[in-house]
Amino acid sequence: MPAFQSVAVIGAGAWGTALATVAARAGRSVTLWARNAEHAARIASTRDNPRLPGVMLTPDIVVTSELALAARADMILIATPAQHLRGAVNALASHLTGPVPIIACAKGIEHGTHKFMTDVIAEAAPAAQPAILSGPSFADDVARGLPTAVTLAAKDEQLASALVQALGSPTFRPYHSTDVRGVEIGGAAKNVLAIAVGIAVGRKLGASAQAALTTRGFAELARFGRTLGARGETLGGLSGLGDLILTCSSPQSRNFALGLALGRGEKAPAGKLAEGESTAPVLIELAASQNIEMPVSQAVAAILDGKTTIDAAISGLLTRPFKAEE
Ligand SMILES: NC(=O)C1=CN([C@@H]2O[C@H](COP(=O)(O)OP(=O)(O)OC[C@H]3O[C@@H](n4cnc5c(N)ncnc54)[C@H](O)[C@@H]3O)[C@@H](O)[C@H]2O)C=CC1
Ligand SMILES: O=C(CO)COP(=O)(O)O
Repeated sequence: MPAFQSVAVIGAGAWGTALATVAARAGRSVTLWARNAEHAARIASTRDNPRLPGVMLTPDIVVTSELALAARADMILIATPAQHLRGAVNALASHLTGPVPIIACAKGIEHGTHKFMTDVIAEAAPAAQPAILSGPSFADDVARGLPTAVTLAAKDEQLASALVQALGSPTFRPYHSTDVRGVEIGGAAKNVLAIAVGIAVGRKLGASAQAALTTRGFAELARFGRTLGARGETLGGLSGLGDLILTCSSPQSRNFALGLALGRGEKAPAGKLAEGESTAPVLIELAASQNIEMPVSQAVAAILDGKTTIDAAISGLLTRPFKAEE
């Protein structure tokens, strides 16, 4: 029996629901926690979550709104939006009885504090062991059992490896890492860049521009990551380049879809979480504080904030001085 037999997933949105199916498929006892009691009761009885329609939860997955029940698990995955991660871990902390691994599955940076997800966990639950899971993985694909690979990082390599053993299956392949910062940077930054690429596609700038913007986006993601201590292989791995490629090329991505709508001059899709919208201002504040040039992310933040028009932003990027490629 692996070290982590029971798994709790906090947050019953699309990603939390998909991760619950992953853990069940890997043979774990799974509890999916929804903060809304009615929502929990409805999913528990229908086995279907409207946030991930068409995916039936197997009968062995316990769906609850009782936090104390979820807190008893051997490992806990937090799948709330990034800006709600602190609130969720704060609520959980008083129920924890030991140094349980808490794995952040959200992609973002906290507003105001500029903290990455594992730092928020370390502050909100000091006794816990923070980890991060990120990589190219649409909830729908994962829940349907389509093949997916992600990175799971914790400071302690043995812990990261044991968590991977507990969650992995033939269709969900986590790779372990100790580069926690690198993994969380990739997941947060790629959402902002996906909005940029969506805008370019929506504006019909062509496939060449899409490839160029994705690549220059990666250049600034990597510049940011290197300055903050991330390893090159992480930035070029699943949580960096891998997730960037996925989200910058598919309308299935909510961030890409947001950009696409903006580029076409349409309204943003209603009721869809696009984390890049929240991450953009924090990312550029952090970059500015470290003197890191991130022109694409800056353009996205300025467009979202109404400080510039899409056409002015595109023109601004295209008329930057020519320079060496780095
Ligand atoms: N949907 C996807 O394909 C993937 C999503 N993610 C990340 O997972 C995070 C969540 O995204 P989704 O599940 O897609 O969003 P979603 O909008 O489907 O669901 C978010 C869920 O979080 C719940 N929630 C909000 N605040 C909460 C709190 N304080 N405590 C407990 N639950 C709370 C909401 O009620 C909702 O059920 C985001 O950071 C996203 O970037 C990561 C990989 C894939
Ligand atoms: O993070 C994701 C895929 O790896 C999901 O992307 P969106 O949040 O843009 O839908």
